[in-house]
Amino acid sequence: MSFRRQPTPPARPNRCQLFGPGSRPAIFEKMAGSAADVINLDLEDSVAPSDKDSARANIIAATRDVDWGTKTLSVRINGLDTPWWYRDVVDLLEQGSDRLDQIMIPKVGCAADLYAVDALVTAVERAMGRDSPIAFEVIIESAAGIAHVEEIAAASPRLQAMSLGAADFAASMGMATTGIGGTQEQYYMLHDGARHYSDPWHWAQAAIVAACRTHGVLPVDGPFGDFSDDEGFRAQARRSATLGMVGKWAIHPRQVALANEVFTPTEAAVAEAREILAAMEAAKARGEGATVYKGRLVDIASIKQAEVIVRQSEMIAG
Ligand SMILES: CC(C)(COP(=O)(O)OP(=O)(O)OC[C@H]1O[C@@H](n2cnc3c(N)ncnc32)[C@H](O)[C@@H]1OP(=O)(O)O)[C@@H](O)C(=O)NCCC(=O)NCCSC(=O)C[C@H](O)C(=O)O
Ligand SMILES: [Mg+2]
Repeated sequence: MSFRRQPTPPARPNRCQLFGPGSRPAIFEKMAGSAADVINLDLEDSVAPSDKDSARANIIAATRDVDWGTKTLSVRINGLDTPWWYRDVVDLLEQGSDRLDQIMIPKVGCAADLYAVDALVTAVERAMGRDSPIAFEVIIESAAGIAHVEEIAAASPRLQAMSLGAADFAASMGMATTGIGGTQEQYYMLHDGARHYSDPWHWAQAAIVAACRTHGVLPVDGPFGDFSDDEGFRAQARRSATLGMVGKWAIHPRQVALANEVFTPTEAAVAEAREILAAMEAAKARGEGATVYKGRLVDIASIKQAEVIVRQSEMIAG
């Protein structure tokens, strides 16, 4: 085991990130009134090129005029391969209010992408005398992004969260699908004539979780495109939560409650975790490092597992 302790990620609720296009200011108040922990106002792919300037102006005004409560307020800027991203950063930081918490950088491909944005953000923050540093979140949504995921997770002290962007990821990888997350009809094993569906997103999610956990970053699952399919969303979110992700995007308001439901530990799970902690306290008092709880082994590693659930529940409760 490394002598280095695993860093703790930022202690903020991140069960649901609700997206909305910056070109649709009529929904900003509805987003602010939602139960999402994080708001992502978008300047990137949900905004047409002809609307980029007006969307930026809408978002700048909304950082001042909308009451975002205690939510994390994040803006997705345009990709570094576009002519818009530097103006997004400069205008947001020069003209927006200090209520802006975070910038989301899409399609990152290497650590130097974060270095470039960090340099620009740092210069504008210094020029403006901004007190609280802007945080970053990134989207892994390309072959290069997943190939360099670990160096990206380590790239900037500003980095707080990392998401998988299933749509662009699938396109970049040349995957034969137009689905955004969820079960893919053609991805199955055949056994005795029966189809057993597998999860094509699993390996990328696991790589993201490992990189994030190594560097103290929150791993987040991205969009689930079919917003009429609640059970499909739940199934995808449950797999992500089981793998270690802390939350999921909502691309429609009906997905917010679903994400909050899955990523909030249930009362039963918290009660069981507390019972395991109590069982291990009693074992320790007897000088034992392992004991039996409900017919199964629990040991010192079980304490850490139980603490994940209890900490998550306490953090959400505030
Ligand atoms: C998907 C939508 C375009 C649907 O909008 P709409 O047709 O208005 O939906 P409804 O009529 O069902 O709306 C019902 C009510 O909810 C309000 N509404 C709609 N959207 C939002 C929202 N995002 N936040 C809050 N409220 C919202 C409507 O105004 C209706 O209200 P009322 O009339 O009072 O009942 C739309 O939801 C939308 O634009 N979603 C976000 C799209 C987006 O941001 N996409 C970018 C993220 S996904 C991505 O980029 C892919 C990723 O990068 C990858 O590569 O994987
Ligand atoms: Mg994308």
